[in-house]
Amino acid sequence: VFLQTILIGDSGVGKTSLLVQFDQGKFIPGSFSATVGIGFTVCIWDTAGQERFGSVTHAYYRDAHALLLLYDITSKTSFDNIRAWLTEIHEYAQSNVVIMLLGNKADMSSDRAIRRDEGERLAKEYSVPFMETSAKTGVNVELTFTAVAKELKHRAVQYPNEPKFQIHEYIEAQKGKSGCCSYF
Ligand SMILES: Nc1nc2c(ncn2[C@@H]2O[C@H](COP(=O)(O)OP(=O)(O)OP(=O)(O)O)[C@@H](O)[C@H]2O)c(=O)[nH]1
Repeated sequence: VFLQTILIGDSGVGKTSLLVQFDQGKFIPGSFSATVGIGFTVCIWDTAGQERFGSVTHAYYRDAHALLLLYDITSKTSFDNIRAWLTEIHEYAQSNVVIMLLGNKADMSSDRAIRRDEGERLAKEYSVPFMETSAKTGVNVELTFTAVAKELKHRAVQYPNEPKFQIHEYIEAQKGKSGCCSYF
């Protein structure tokens, strides 16, 4: 089963950096060439699985199974634009798409423009999980991708009697364990 996850958000919020941090475990400073939405594929192989390939469409994220929606905690504009991104998502993406809101650059607390609770409130309004991340320090990066992968796997392959995976609960439990929030 191939599951497509796409990172979206304004230019410069750190989409590429976050993916590089997850993929290579390091931060490569400096801008990458402009990317509108960048995707990666989570491949889940399971004999009980069902392949779910969507048809190719013009909207690049129409076939996405998960969307990581990023803003930059030091940029009010990038935060304000989240609503517009969400409107577009609800218009074009699959209705059952897994969405996660990420406030990136959490390491830049001295330049913070958006409080953590503002991010939380927006996420609640749209009923999506929320996390502050840093592509630089790596805080919550692995947790983000793991939570999405688990949710996608759960949706694609569900065994009888398996309890429903709850992405919100998973994130809250893991946050508590890792001491993730000492940055905030
Ligand atoms: N301090 C800090 N800087 C970051 C972080 N994430 C990204 N950056 C920096 O922010 C700038 C933009 O990062 P990119 O990863 O290119 O952002 P993007 O969203 O892919 O940008 P576009 O491709 O233009 O859409 C670069 O200078 C990064 O080094 C972070 O978590 N902390």
